[in-house]
Amino acid sequence: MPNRSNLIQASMRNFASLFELLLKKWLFLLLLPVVLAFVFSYFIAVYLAHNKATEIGEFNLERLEAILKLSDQIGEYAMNLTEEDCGKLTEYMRFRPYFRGVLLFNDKSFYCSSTTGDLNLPLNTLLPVDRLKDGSQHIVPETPARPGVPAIITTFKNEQTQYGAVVIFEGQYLIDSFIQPDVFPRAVKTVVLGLHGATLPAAPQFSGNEVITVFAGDKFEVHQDFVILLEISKALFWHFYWIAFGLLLPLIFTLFVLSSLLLWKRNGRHSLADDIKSGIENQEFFLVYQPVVSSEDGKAKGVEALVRWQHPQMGLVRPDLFIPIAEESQLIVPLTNYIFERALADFSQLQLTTDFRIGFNVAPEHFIQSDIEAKFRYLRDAFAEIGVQPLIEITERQLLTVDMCERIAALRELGILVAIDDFGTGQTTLSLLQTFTLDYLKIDKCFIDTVGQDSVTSHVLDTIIELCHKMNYVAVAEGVETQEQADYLISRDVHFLQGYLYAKPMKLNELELWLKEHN
Ligand SMILES: Nc1nc2c(ncn2[C@@H]2O[C@@H]3COP(=O)(O)O[C@H]4[C@@H](O)[C@H](n5cnc6c(=O)[nH]c(N)nc65)O[C@@H]4COP(=O)(O)O[C@H]3[C@H]2O)c(=O)[nH]1
Repeated sequence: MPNRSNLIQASMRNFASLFELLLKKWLFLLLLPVVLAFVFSYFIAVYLAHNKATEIGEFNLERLEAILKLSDQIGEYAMNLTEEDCGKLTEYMRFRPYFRGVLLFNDKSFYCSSTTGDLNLPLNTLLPVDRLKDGSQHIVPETPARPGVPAIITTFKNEQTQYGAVVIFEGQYLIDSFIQPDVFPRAVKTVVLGLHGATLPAAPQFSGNEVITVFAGDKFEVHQDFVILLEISKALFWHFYWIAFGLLLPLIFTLFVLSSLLLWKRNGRHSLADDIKSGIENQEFFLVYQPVVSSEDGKAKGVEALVRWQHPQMGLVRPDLFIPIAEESQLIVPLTNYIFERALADFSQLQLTTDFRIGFNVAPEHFIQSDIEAKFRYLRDAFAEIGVQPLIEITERQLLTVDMCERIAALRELGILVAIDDFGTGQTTLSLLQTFTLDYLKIDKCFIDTVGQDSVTSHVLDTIIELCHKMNYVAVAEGVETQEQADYLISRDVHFLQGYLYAKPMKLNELELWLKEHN
């Protein structure tokens, strides 16, 4: 009969099941904002890093344009000098910081340098002669003043007299000023300036990060052919990534919670009980069957039907999680009725040996239904037609009232077999056995586990088996996992054995194969 400790245990079990199920149900809702924040942050960080690098590229192209415009003034001055004015050029170039110097040339050679004075260098020293055109700009790998150091040169030339000047701009200065080593996070790892296929530095070295290209194009008046390649630093990407993530996660999370609350409000409280109800309607529940073998010949004489729930969002849900909720929300009766029909449909497809038994776990609520006898009469006959005898398993932990015990006794009169499940784990055992007679006694796995152990509880198993024999119950051992357990139970005349040693619960098609192989 019910007592306080039973009630406390039952409610704790129900609470644990509800908590685990709710966690499973809402976990994906909690995970989704995190996943979305990760994905969106990536795209935002890529966009911002590109933008920042483009901004830097354009800024430096503008600077380049501004500096190169100065070379126009220098060229103009140099074009007005005669061959005798070389000394004046040196003086003029003394305070031009970005410029390496100016070379003057005639139709034969370079004859004057602003850094070294008079000289005589062949005209193709910097470039092939035909590229020394008025207004042309080039990147050259080195100049006579600084061998091995690249520069940008602008040519001024009078095409009639063939006199001209080459203004040399210090290219390395520009590249060094691009990188901004003191700025954190360093936005750009490598910068390369390109013009007509030549680059500065001459052999650029990238470290495998993303490289973007910024063209001077139409944005610049004069120097439209310049292009800048910028290798975006990883630090910049991650800088933007974590900022975006930090802002997005709470935002998406809040939106999720708000929209979930709105939906919840609009659709009414969609509880797990509603899920079970719609699960029955949508046939999301199915059965697996675990063989129960005879200790005499090792053949399966029946199966236990165990329900499974393929939930559309939560996936496969264990029965010990949803059965307590179904019991609490008055859904266990429709669920069990569905299980009976499902088993009937399943087994009508099989060819079985006579007297095959199917055990169903039946909750006490079933036994207060007014039409219970009619229902079981129908089940008895329907199963008899396919050569199966139904057996109801009532767990000893559940609380049975006197009324229920009377109903169960009436069912036995109809020929329905009755088993006490998980025997030994509840506290009503002996009084229950006195109250009504039954057919089977299923010894709980926790006692089977004591076989081979020298513990106090190992003697309890022997006592339960003895009790079965004395009261003429058929004894069934649950959860047999080892041969040692099986040998022990067989030696003590336990009639039936069930457990992973023989077979795990399986779907109908697997059971059919198993039976063909083992029976
Ligand atoms: N570790 C181990 N476990 C073994 C072994 N052999 C069998 N089992 C498991 O032990 C449980 C036996 O069922 P139960 O005692 O009726 O205990 C059942 C029963 O109380 C309830 N349940 C399952 N199906 C139904 C159903 O259709 N209706 C109702 N009312 N309850 C059900 O859920 C409980 C758990 O069911 P399952 O998860 O299917 O777990 C099953 C089965 O898979 C073994 O050798 N080792």
